Amino acid sequence: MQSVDTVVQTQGLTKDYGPVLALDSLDLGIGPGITGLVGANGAGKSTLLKILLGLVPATGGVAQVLGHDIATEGPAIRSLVGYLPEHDCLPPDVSASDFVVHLAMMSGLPRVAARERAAEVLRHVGLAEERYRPMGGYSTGMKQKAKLAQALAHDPRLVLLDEPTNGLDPAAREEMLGLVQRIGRDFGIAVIVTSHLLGELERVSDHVVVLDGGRLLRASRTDEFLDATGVLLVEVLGEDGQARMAEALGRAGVATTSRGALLTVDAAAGPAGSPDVHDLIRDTAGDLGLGLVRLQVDHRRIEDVFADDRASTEEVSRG
Ligand SMILES: Nc1ncnc2c1ncn2[C@@H]1O[C@H](COP(=O)(O)OP(=O)(O)OP(=O)(O)O)[C@@H](O)[C@H]1O
Repeated sequence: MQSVDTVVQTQGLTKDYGPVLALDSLDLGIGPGITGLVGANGAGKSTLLKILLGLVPATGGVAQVLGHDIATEGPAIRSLVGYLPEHDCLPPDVSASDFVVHLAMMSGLPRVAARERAAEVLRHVGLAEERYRPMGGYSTGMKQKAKLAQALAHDPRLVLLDEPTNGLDPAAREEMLGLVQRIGRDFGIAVIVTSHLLGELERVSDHVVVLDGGRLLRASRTDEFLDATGVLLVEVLGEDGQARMAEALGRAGVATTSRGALLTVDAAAGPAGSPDVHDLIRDTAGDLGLGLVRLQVDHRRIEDVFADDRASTEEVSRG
C-alpha cells in the first residue's frame, strides 16, 4: 500500500526499445517537494517521464503517479500532471498567450478562465511583456519559459520538467532554476526535474535520484547526499601556516592532504583515545599561534558521489 505522500512509485519498471534497455527494473519512490532526476545523457530520464505520463508504454513492471496506475489511468494522470518536454515543440507562428490559452481550454477550463489563467502563469514565468509575440522569434530562454507556463496552465499537482535549463546561458539558467524553486516551494506543487549536469540541481532540489544506464544508482535527500563526505576542511593564517599545521597534526597521528589553500582531514581520524579531531585542530592552531579561519565539513558535490557510487557498482558487477 503506498503512502498518500507518494507522488511516484515504480516497481520493476522496465523499458526496452528493441535492443536498447532504457530502464532496467527500476524500483523508485518519489515524495512531495522538488526532486532532481539526474544522470548522464542516455541514462533513461526522459523515458521515465514519458512512461509516467503514459506517452510511452513500459515493457515491464508497474508504476503509479499520484496513486493512479500508469497502465490504466493515463487520462487521470495527465489531468493532474504538467509536463515540460525536452525538445522544441512550440508552434512558431503562435503567440505564447494563444498557446497557453488553447492548452488550458483543452484541459477543461472555460475560455474566460483559460485566458485569466494563461495571463497569470505567463506572468509567473516572466513572459508578461512578450506573450503576444509569435514564439518562433523567442530566444531559447523564452521558449523554455513558454513551455514551463503551459505545464502549469491547468493547475497541476505535479510537474515533470525535462531538462528545463538545456541550451540556456548562465543567467537564463539561474532564472529557470529560480522558477523551479518557486514552483516547488511557494506554490507547493511537487516537481520532478531532470538534468544531465549532475551538480546543477543540488541547490534547488530536496531529493536527488541518480539514474545510470537505466538503473537506480542512488536516491536520497540532497543534504544526505552532500553531507556524506566525512572530510573536514581546515584553513589557517600565518607564516608557513599550512605546512606547520600539517606537520603538527601528523605528529598527533592525524594525516592531512593539501587542497590549494586548504588542508583536508578525515573527520574520524586520529589514534584511539585521542581528543575529538575538531578540538585537536583548534588546539593545534592555537599552540602554533595560527589563525584558524576555516574548520568545516566538506560538502561533496553530486558529481563526486555519482563517480564513487558508479565505481562501487562496477566493482560489485565485476566481482
Ligand atoms: N524512441 C527511441 N527509440 C530507440 N531508442 C531510444 C528511444 N528513445 C530513447 N532511446 C534510447 O534509450 C536510452 C535512454 O534514453 P533517454 O532519452 O530516456 O535518456 P536521457 O537520460 O533522457 O538522456 P538525454 O538527456 O540525452 O535525453 C538511450 O540509449 C536512448 O538512445
